[in-house]
Amino acid sequence: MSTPSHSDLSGADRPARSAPPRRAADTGPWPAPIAAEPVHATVRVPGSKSETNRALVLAALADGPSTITGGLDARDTRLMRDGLRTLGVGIDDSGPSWRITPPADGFSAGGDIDCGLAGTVMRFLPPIAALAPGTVGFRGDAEATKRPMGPLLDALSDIGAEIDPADTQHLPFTVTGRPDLPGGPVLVDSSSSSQYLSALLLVGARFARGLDVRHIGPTLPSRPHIEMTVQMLRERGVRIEQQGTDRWIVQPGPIAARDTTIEPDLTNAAAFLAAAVITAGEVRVLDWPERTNQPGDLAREVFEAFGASVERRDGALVVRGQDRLRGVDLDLSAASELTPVVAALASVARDTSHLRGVAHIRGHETDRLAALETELNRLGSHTRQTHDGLVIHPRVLHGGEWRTYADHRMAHAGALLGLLVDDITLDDVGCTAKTLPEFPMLWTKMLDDSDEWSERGNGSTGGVQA
Ligand SMILES: O=C(O)C1=C[C@@H](OP(=O)(O)O)[C@@H](O)[C@H](O)C1
Ligand SMILES: C=C(OP(=O)(O)O)C(=O)O
Repeated sequence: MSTPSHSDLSGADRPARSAPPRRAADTGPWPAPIAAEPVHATVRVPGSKSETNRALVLAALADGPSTITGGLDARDTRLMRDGLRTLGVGIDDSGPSWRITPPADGFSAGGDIDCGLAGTVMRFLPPIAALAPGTVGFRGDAEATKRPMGPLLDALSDIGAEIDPADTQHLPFTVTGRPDLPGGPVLVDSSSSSQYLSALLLVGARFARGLDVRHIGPTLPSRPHIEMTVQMLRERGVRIEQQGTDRWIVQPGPIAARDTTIEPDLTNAAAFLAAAVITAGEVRVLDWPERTNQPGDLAREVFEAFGASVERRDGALVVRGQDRLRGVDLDLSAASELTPVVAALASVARDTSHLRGVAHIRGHETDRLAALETELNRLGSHTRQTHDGLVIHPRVLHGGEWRTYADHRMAHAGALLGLLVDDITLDDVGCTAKTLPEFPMLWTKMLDDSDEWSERGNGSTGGVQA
């Protein structure tokens, strides 16, 4: 079998390079701009979704008001702010820093919370609703009603909250709670999402007996996100002990109010860095943290596996792509958010890639394994799902429609392929508003900056070279 390489896609086998479209529409069909040259740009991305939503929840549960600076303003974090307001939390987000005031007399019942398609909202807010004196409704987008909720709802019901319908596995549902729930020992199978564990740990200190949570499933994805939860709790004075790999004991007590600044979102940043990997260019993302629990930081190792070079320079992360991408064999369980972007890179590598450890992403914004298999194959790839990942045999890709399935990271993957393959159109770029409403603008600006860099005489003249 002959395996096409990066050069096959960017050189002789490719159709003539067309002028890059520069439409910055932020909703509806979006012709992905092609990269006429290797991409050279500097990018700054907004705050982390995962940190912003944890910071909001912890501020709402805290013993006094606090401020969040650099919080992400996107659909997922707006839904979180609105959901917390429904529960009685005061949030002033009119300025660049947000002021969060926990309710003086406990959380309010009686409201209805729209979770959109946000995993963090649909998982982190029900345990808070369990502390409200009455019933709170939860609903979401059509796609959200397929995302798994059962293990978290079972755990809440085991500690005394009432869930209706009682045996539901999905949105919509109601939670009927009471402010004096005792908490105590609880088992949860978090193999379909680490967010159930994070959700319980975030609120655990507010139960009369705290919470002793044991994960009982066969696998546990996204461990860096659990570490992020634990670290943010400790920074607020919560005593939390991890025993072995799968048990966390949260002591009851106050959660201290703490002003906090949010790191840039490294998973969103990875899509821009991948533009350097796929075009053999150089992209720098500013303000890359020295130490972080964001799994997006693992993109550094992922890009090196493809053959790119990665270095820190003056507080930025700089990724320089090489001419021919190597195929990779990667367990992405810790950083499964990266899978769509990694799959896009793998589909233009010089040999076969195996992505493993991500069975649970069938329950993300869409079934990401099915969506990637379908959309890559529609462009001519030979990709197949396995029980927990993808096997991607590179082929010469052709243009066509790239369906996003309301999934922001599918949009990032399609945009990335569009840098190399003529005439890829995303069916709806609006889904990027979930965590990065500026995505079309930032992507276009990255290419405009890159063009300027070339015009200043820095670039090669031969297009994206392999
Ligand atoms: O806790 C969080 O902030 C997240 C945990 C992960 O969820 P899963 O464990 O369901 O993958 C991740 O994929 C998601 O984007 C954000
Ligand atoms: C899985 C993701 O999101 P959510 O927080 O909705 O689970 C994601 O952003 O890749």
